[in-house]
Amino acid sequence: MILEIENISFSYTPAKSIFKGVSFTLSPGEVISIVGPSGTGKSTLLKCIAGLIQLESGKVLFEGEEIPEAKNMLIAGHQEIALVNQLFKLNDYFTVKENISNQLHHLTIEDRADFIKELLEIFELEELSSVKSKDISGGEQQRLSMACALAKEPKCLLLDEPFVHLDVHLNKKIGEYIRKLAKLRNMGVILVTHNGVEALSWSDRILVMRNGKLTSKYSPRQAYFKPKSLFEGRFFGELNSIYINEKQVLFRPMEYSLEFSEGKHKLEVEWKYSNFKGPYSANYFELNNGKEIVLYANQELTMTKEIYV
Ligand SMILES: Nc1ncnc2c1ncn2[C@@H]1O[C@H](COP(=O)(O)OP(=O)(O)OP(=O)(O)O)[C@@H](O)[C@H]1O
Repeated sequence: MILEIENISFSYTPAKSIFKGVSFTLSPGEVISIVGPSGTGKSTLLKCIAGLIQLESGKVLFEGEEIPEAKNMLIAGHQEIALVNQLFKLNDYFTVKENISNQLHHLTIEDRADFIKELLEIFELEELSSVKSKDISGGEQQRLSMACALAKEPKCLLLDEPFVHLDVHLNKKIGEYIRKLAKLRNMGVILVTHNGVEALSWSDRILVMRNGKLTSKYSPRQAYFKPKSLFEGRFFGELNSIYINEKQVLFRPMEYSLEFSEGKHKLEVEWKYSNFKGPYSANYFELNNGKEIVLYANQELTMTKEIYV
């Protein structure tokens, strides 16, 4: 295992616990996402795992060895664990390229040049390579921070909301690159995000955090199709909730049929409006009880009066 997180708890002040009894493991090459609402303690959890702040109780083991307590370290943190968050320290007066090359002392001169070129290309920073890092935008600094963290070739990479400033194209390119590097180098990655849809694309496993506790551990497919609750399921995309025989039934907007089929339940619906989403239309309907549901189709379902789920 790269990481074994055993029953860890943390609070900034004695009066308020931030998280309690958190346990999970991270394998070499694995990408885990931690998803949850704002303020639930995800960023704090990453800082604890990186050894930057002092745990209240529990242990974090890196390759079987306990990470030294932050309070006993002159410089807190672990050499092999890189954390990229809003506070990532770039060197303001060095250029973009120098910031990356400063992380590459473990490589030969030739390998350094190749790796710098690759990182500048992947993170689309080539044209800024000679610009001082203080003179680039917030989003560009975020990309540079990720490039610097990858340049270090850590065994464990912790990313706090890495895709916030990225457009769809960069999101895909960087997400794929990080996944590829994780598998290639056996690097473990933990990604914190409030956007569950990103987590579905890039993770091997997804952990849901709520009120300072890990409430669920899912595969991406389970998180999408078999969420334990409406609350958790909605992180991963639109989700319908209806009651059939007083039992709650959750279903995704494509899990329905327009024709009768054995064992399915008929719902009478009234079309309200449709939103064009590019590859599909999201059709919003009202049920007899006034509740709204959404159904995806490759057209507007304006004439639809009944569906089967
Ligand atoms: N340095 C600090 N001192 C005291 N409380 C803090 C400190 N940093 C964060 N908190 C509090 O700890 C709680 C968890 O914060 P944290 O940033 O870990 O949550 P989060 O799940 O990452 O939120 P978000 O998704 O909004 O970034 C919040 O209530 C926050 O206000």
